[in-house]
Amino acid sequence: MAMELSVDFHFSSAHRLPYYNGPCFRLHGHNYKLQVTLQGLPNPKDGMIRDFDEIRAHVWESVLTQCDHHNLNDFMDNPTAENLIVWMWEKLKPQLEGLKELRLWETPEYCVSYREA
Ligand SMILES: Nc1nc2c(c(=O)[nH]1)N=C([C@H](O)[C@H](O)COP(=O)(O)OP(=O)(O)OP(=O)(O)O)CN2
Ligand SMILES: [Zn+2]
Repeated sequence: MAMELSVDFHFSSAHRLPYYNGPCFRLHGHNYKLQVTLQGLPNPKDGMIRDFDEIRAHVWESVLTQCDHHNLNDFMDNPTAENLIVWMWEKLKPQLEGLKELRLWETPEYCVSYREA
């Protein structure tokens, strides 16, 4: 049996894309959505893969506090959705057992995914 669990997050950040030929070259902002998916089996004792609240607290502390209501260019040269999701994966993967996939929406229409190869 395989099971997956997902938690969704919302955060707001400013950024500019310094190598982009268009309006995104200028400072602007997005209301991002992040979806974190873990794979595992429910623990027979408590019936959970992992406590949703525990995951929420961990993701906020590890990555989102640094992003939310901040300028992403303060800690990343070129904060495209692709670069941001890799940065998040590298921070979360060593600590979040069972991490299977991240999905990041920059706008409701534009999404990138990153998962275990
Ligand atoms: N592959 C990628 N393409 C683009 C990225 C990216 O990260 N990866 N990023 C951008 C810009 O950040 C841009 O701001 C994206 O939003 P935009 O096209 O401006 O759409 P909005 O909804 O924010 O604005 P509208 O007013 O609706 O146009 C571009 N491409
Ligand atoms: Zn943008």
